Amino acid sequence: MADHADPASSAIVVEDLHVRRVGIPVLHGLSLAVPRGRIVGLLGPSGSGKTTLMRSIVGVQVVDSGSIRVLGRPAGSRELRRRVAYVTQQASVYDDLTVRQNLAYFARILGAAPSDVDRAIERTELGPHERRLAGSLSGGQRSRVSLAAALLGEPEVLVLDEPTVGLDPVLRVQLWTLFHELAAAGATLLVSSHVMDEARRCDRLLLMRDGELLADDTVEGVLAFTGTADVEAAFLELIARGEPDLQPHGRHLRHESGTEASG
Ligand SMILES: Nc1ncnc2c1ncn2[C@@H]1O[C@H](COP(=O)(O)OP(=O)(O)OP(=O)(O)O)[C@@H](O)[C@H]1O
Repeated sequence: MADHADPASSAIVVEDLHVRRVGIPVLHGLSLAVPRGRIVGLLGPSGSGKTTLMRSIVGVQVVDSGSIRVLGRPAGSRELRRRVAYVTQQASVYDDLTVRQNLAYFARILGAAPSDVDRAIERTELGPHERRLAGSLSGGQRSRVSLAAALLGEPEVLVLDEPTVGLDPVLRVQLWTLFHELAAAGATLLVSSHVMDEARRCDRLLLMRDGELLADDTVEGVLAFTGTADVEAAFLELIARGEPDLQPHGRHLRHESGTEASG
């Protein structure tokens, strides 16, 4: 196993994960590691299994077999509840409460300091909207409220499912800046996207297709391995090479190089 799969340096370690949904295999023996204090992009087309993997990591998905450890504990463990935050694609907010009331409510449940609410509003640029009912917000604004709620209590691991969908380019850049600030402060972020050009903003990439990993590497490593200039081309090249689909009965071929993200 690669060095970065060492639990001491990895926030998330997944080994040979198999998951079925309504009886149909969705994840086929995934193994990967997410280094601590880094931003790892989980990229792949719609239906490739990104959400299923994230659900497994936060412990809300029934899995068939395999092991998932988060911060050294089995995924879904009680003691991880406050240390791991998950933001789903559907914003989880109360429409009949204002932005601030939503956050104050979640802060109380979490036992987070009231000052966390102010900081979360500031970090997600929700100040101008804090007195509006969540039900009156746009989709992008609502998902930022969900993200703000996830920041309460300063979780060590953030699992974010397509957090930039529906955001204008300015807000998108601001969010990525925030993600980098969080990582610089020691948080680990697993961020899914089906927009390949967001890959450049990540420290490492997990490229997924049809429930398999095509690559687990740095952006530079993926481009060097495939001899391509951008991640979309790299993705197509990996598919054209037939990895990992041409490995009969074997585990997937993960391409790994570069150790700078080993933590
Ligand atoms: N609630 C569900 N019940 C049954 N099958 C599901 C369910 N949710 C997802 N699936 C199936 O599991 C597979 C993986 O879906 P998943 O949502 O994990 O992919 P994804 O990469 O996150 O896609 P997207 O980018 O569209 O969110 C798909 O074939 C999908 O049809």
